[in-house]
Amino acid sequence: MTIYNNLINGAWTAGHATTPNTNPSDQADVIGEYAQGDAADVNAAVAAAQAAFPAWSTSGIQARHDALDKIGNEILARKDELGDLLAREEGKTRPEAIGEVARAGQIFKFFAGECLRLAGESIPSVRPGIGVEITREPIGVVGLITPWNFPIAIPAWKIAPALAFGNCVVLKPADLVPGSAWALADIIHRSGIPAGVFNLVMGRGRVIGEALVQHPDIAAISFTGSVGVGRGIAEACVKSGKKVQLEMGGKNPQVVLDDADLAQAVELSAQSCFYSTGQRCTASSRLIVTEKIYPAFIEALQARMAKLKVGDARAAGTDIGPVVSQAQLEQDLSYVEIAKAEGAVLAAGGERIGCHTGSGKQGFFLQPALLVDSTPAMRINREEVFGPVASVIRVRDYDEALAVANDTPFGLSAGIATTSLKYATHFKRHAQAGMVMVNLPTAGVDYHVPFGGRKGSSYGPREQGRYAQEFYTTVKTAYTLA
Ligand SMILES: NC(=O)c1ccc[n+]([C@@H]2O[C@H](COP(=O)([O-])OP(=O)(O)OC[C@H]3O[C@@H](n4cnc5c(N)ncnc54)[C@H](O)[C@@H]3O)[C@@H](O)[C@H]2O)c1
Ligand SMILES: O=S(=O)(O)c1ccc(CO)cc1
Repeated sequence: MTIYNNLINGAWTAGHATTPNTNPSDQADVIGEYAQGDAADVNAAVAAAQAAFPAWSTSGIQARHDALDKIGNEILARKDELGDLLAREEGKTRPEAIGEVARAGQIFKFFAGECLRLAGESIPSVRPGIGVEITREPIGVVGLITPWNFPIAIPAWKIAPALAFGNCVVLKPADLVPGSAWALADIIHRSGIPAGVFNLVMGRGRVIGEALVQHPDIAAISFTGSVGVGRGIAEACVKSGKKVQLEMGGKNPQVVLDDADLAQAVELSAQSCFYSTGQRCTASSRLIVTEKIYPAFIEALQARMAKLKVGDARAAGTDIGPVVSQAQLEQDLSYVEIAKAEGAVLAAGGERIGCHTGSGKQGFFLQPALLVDSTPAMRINREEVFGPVASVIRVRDYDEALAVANDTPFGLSAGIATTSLKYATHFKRHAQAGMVMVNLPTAGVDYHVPFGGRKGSSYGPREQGRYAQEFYTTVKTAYTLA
């Protein structure tokens, strides 16, 4: 079995132990053994990054552009192979996984361009004879902590802006899916960037993540993951004066109005609730449907769900791959039971199914679940499940739909299906979410525009697009006597 080590100061370095990376479509399939680091590895990685920072932060923008562009090109050239690895370790279908890898490549190429576009301002002083310049500088060594559901895109969209703007990086990927992050680290390592500028330390969140968050030489933490872990990280960062950025959970509403195009509303709901096995922070999990279209919508959605093919993530024709792990499968199943106990009615799916794979071992397959006649106060409508489980709430009209959509502690993404310009325009302005979709699934975002939410979903500056510079740079104001 191949052992994949950590990357510290430009050298592949063994951890104190290794963990098998297994395939959720087939638990007998072990992809490799991945290093488990410890606090000493974090210390070594941060020291290497700290030592590399003076040269990297003042290196020419052409050199940084060329390195990021080269990384992007290799990712894109290898998207099929890397997509297959991603589907194998995380369980997205192969086309979805290839799409995610392509996104990662495009992100590196976008931020290669951003190296050249970072600009300052020159402003006259209120005092005659003095010039004022406002520039952006790198912040130092950044710790990046990423979740399992986008094993290459989320690392990419934190690493690329961090490096573009002259910072050094220690990446801690999710314990469940180290393979794609390791492959990305290998590409970055071979791109020619100096030793120590980028470091990878794999291992447990409570060990590696906490050591990064507590480290005095880390200037900033960018985290994507669960609300519970994110809040703890924010508290620790505020205490120690670190800059912090959090992207966390969602309970994204999809409103369907009486005047919606029924076929379009059904398709976008099926896509955003169930594709990628519902394991997207932008997935919709609450379908809020006005009363006249409700019966036809439920019937058509059940018919659409009956056509979804659940199976091995890498098999041709699979629409919905496995749930990522046994623990996540248990969580999904338990929420179906909680919803039923609170009075919702299971109208489709919701049971574990056996899709035998090559070895005869079972993966973690769940038939996508639809719960109807649910109410806003039920736990299924308030807590993030993070699986292919959607609940439907019947409402009278647009006003009630908007109120229910906003009645959540989260605010990442919100969608509306309507043919009314009036309601679409009102929803765009009044939905309490960072991202709003009109006649589109709540999931499915571009890589060159800001990404993030409100309320309990996000904290700190936006990720992505040119807005990423807000987090990865610090502003300097310089006064010069002419
Ligand atoms: N808003 C977004 O952009 C977005 C995107 C993807 C996923 N998510 C969220 O991520 C969650 C699923 O991902 P997950 O299960 O990997 O989340 P998680 O919070 O369990 O883990 C995220 C990362 O934090 C690390 N970690 C765990 N405990 C830690 C600690 N005490 N200190 C520091 N780091 C620690 C983990 O090892 C992992 O690398 C869902 O809630 C989902 O909504 C949000
Ligand atoms: O909404 S999606 O386009 O599926 C999407 C892609 C990547 C990420 C990374 O956080 C989130 C959502």
